[in-house]
Amino acid sequence: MTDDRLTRLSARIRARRGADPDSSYVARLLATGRERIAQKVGEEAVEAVIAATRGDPGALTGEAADLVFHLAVLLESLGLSFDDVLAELERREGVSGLAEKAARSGVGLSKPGE
Ligand SMILES: N=c1c2ncn([C@@H]3O[C@H](COP(=O)(O)OP(=O)(O)OP(=O)(O)O)[C@@H](O)[C@H]3O)c2ncn1[C@@H]1O[C@H](COP(=O)(O)O)[C@@H](O)[C@H]1O
Repeated sequence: MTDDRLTRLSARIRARRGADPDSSYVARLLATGRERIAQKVGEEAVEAVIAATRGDPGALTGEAADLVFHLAVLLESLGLSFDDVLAELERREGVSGLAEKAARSGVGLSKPGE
C-alpha cells in the first residue's frame, strides 16, 4: 500500500494557492514569497536539529512535521510537489550512497565518514 499522506499534503497546499491569506497560512506564505518560505524551512530545520541533539523524540516529531510541511510549500513555490521528490527517491532505490558518491568524485577519492 503506497502511503499517500505526502501526496495529499502537496495537493492540499496546491489547492490553497490563491486562497485568502487571512484565512490560509499556505496562501499567506505563498503570497509572501519564496525567500520567506525558504527562511521558514531553514528555521524549522534548525529547530529539528536542536530537538534531535536534545534527544527529544516528541519535539523532533513535531519539528520534523513543521520542516516537511514548509518544504512542501517551498516545492509548491516552484511548481513542484512531493510526487517529484518521491519519484527521485524511487530512482535512487538500490544505489548505495557510498557507491554513488565515489562514482561522482572518482573511485577511492572519498574518505570514510565524509
Ligand atoms: N501541515 C500543516 C502545518 N504544519 C505547521 N503549520 C503551521 O506552520 C506555522 C509555523 O509557524 P511558526 O514556526 O511561527 O509556529 P511554531 O512552529 O508554533 O513556532 P516556533 O516554535 O517554530 O517558532 C504554524 O502556524 C503552524 O500551524 C501548518 N499549517 C498547515 N498545514 C497543512 O496545510 C493545510 C492548509 O493550511 P491552511 O493554508 O492554513 O488552510 C492544512 O490543512 C494542513 O494540512
